[in-house]
Amino acid sequence: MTLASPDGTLAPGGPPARLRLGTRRSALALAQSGMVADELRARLGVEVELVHIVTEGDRNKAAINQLSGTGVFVSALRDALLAGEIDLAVHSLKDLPTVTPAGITLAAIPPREDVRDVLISPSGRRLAELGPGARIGTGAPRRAAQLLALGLGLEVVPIRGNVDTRIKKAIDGEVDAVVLAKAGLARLARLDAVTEILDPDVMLPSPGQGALAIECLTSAVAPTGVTTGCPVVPDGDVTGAGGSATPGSGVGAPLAGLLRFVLDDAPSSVAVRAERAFLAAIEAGCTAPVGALARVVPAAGSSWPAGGSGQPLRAGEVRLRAVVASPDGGTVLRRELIGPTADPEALGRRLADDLLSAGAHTLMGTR
Ligand SMILES: NCc1[nH]cc(CCC(=O)O)c1CC(=O)O
Repeated sequence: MTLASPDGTLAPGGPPARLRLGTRRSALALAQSGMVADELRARLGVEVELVHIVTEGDRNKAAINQLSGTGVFVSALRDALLAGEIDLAVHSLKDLPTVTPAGITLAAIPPREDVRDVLISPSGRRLAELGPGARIGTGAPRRAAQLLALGLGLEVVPIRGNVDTRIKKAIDGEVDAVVLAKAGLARLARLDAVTEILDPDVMLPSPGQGALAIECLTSAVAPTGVTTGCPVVPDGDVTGAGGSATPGSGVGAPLAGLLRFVLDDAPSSVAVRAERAFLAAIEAGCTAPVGALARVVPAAGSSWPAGGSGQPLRAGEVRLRAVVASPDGGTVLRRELIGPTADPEALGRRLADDLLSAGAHTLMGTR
């Protein structure tokens, strides 16, 4: 591998610094990966090659819920990382299991998209206007339970498929409306289809919704030349990669630290860490549908660093809301907590404990 010169151009004669980015090949995955690839090219002056990986979730459209639980969209990408076929993987964070396999690290969480769910109803009727017996398409137990809990007499119809397929089922009249994540529609430039944005007090999103996850091998080293022009990567980072890179030293920097430096957004990362810690702890105690949403509120007088600055957060607070429901929506438990940004995981675990003692442990689901 050859060195890039400080202006980002490549030294003559050698192969260009190159990163292989693994992605699912759905329209949404390609849109997301394309954004990450563009950012890496712009910030690091490297070539980024998109490697399409077919996951079990893509192969087996039937009954995603019945497949081995979470992770059906994720395992093949992780396998490709462990096999050395790709250097980094881009996932929708909400599809990522809470346990990261040995050898892989969650290197970065880029600036998050809108976290909310939306309703798409071709008749133009909002949720409250749809009326008893209206058929709402969703395959997510979390969405089903919260829809049923509204007491509007809505009927939930399990549907599957990618974003376009699900919109088409509403347009074709197979269902009256569908509920989807606004983030996916934004990334696919399909916001025109949205009828109503659902308030998180009505429809709490999935933990990690709207966020991307960038994974790489814990031990991976960036191709020589990739760090050129970048300031020192901070030590003791959340990636566990540790180490630091000296600008232009020619010594390979830990790839995880580098990805975090250029892609990670501190407020998004803190919020998602609270939600994922909540999810991990609640999953240990019950199998009912859950939603969780954290927001970071800066302390007065402090400002958040821009996305990708790699800086730790200054003083501020995290507000974490969560819902656990019975699958039929008959029982809905909602709680929230506020805590320091310094330890979002502790906040997530505390909220899970609160909900489990409030009765979540007695709720059973199919998730
Ligand atoms: N499970 C599928 C999935 N994974 C990520 C998104 C949307 C983008 C996001 O939430 O980040 C979707 C589709 C949806 O729920 O509407």
